[in-house]
Amino acid sequence: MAKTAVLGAGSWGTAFSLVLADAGNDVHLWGRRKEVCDAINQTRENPEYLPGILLPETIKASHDPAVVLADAEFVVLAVPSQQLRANLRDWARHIPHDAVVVSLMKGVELGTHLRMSEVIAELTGAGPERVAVVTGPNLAREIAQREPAAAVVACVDEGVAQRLQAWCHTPAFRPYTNTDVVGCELAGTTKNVIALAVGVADGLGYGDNAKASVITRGLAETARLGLAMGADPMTMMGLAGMGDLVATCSSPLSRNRTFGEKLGRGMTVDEIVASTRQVAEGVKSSDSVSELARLHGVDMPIVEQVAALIRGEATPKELVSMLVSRSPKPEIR
Ligand SMILES: NC(=O)c1ccc[n+]([C@@H]2O[C@H](COP(=O)([O-])OP(=O)(O)OC[C@H]3O[C@@H](n4cnc5c(N)ncnc54)[C@H](O)[C@@H]3O)[C@@H](O)[C@H]2O)c1
Ligand SMILES: O=P(O)(O)OC[C@H](O)CO
Repeated sequence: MAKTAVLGAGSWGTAFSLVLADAGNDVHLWGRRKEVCDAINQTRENPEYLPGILLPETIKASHDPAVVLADAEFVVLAVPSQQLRANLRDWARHIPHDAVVVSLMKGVELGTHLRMSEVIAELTGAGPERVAVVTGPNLAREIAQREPAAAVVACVDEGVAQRLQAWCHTPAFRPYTNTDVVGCELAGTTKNVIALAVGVADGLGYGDNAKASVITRGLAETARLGLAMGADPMTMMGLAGMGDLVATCSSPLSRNRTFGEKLGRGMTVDEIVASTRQVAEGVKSSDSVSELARLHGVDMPIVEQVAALIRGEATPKELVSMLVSRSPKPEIR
């Protein structure tokens, strides 16, 4: 049984802990709030983030990062992307020097434009062979209900990716390996922004043609950014790209799609943020990804328009008309 530390007891940290427990790991889950940890240990349930899901006995929760991280072979990070740096400043000294650090997060840091694996490398000093990413079409509640799903475990070192594949493979959760960490992270981050746009279309009452058009052109934007940053275009066609984009943009469970739908119905960003405790990463990533695109000279009109909407510089209807009335272009370029 490999000791695995999971830091972040929100929806995905908790659901992925269940996957890891099912795969035979000894899981130590860090939660920010003691009461959430106590509830998990005493009732086997995370009532706030995954109510109604019975968690295996092999998951032990604690709000002490030193206890959770001691002797961990694998360290999994699952906090909101913009909070990673501040937390890692505290956690890094407790991470064992040979542990593989796995990011579950889908975001690009505001200000630095760093991907989560880059933030991890900077703050822990871990080389690329010790930093990995798990991503794909993995809505937490479905995974926690042990519904079948596939995912990608990405590490530049194929051998490490294979170790991780065995570490999280269960009868319901099928991980594939990939060495394209850049592509996997960019795809996972950008799909949240595209899901906001699809949600806006939903909220405005548009039908499936509009949504399919945003999803497809969103994938084209993601692929252009990926290519400019050295990603493998095939990653965009796989689980981390198309797979996650389709799941997120079509699911009522997606926080990002739902956030966009509320915007489309006329709620403000502040009202929506105040209505939930859960993170919709695309809200902040719309800015960091559009800045990243500008730095790399890549045209990402959907991402830019979503960023303008979030900043309050456009209305949902203006977002749609700005996109449709752009100058005509060839589809492939
Ligand atoms: N939920 C999903 O279905 C899912 C699936 C795949 C990837 N992800 C990604 O996983 C990451 C975590 O998402 P989630 O769904 O678990 O989010 P969540 O909102 O459900 O939970 C976030 C967790 O982080 C904690 N947190 C909030 N602010 C914090 C801070 N300042 N310091 C430390 N902890 C803090 C919260 O208490 C909570 O435990 C995100 O990047 C998300 O995109 C989520
Ligand atoms: O609920 P969302 O929108 O954060 O999406 C969750 C996952 O990233 C889907 O794979």
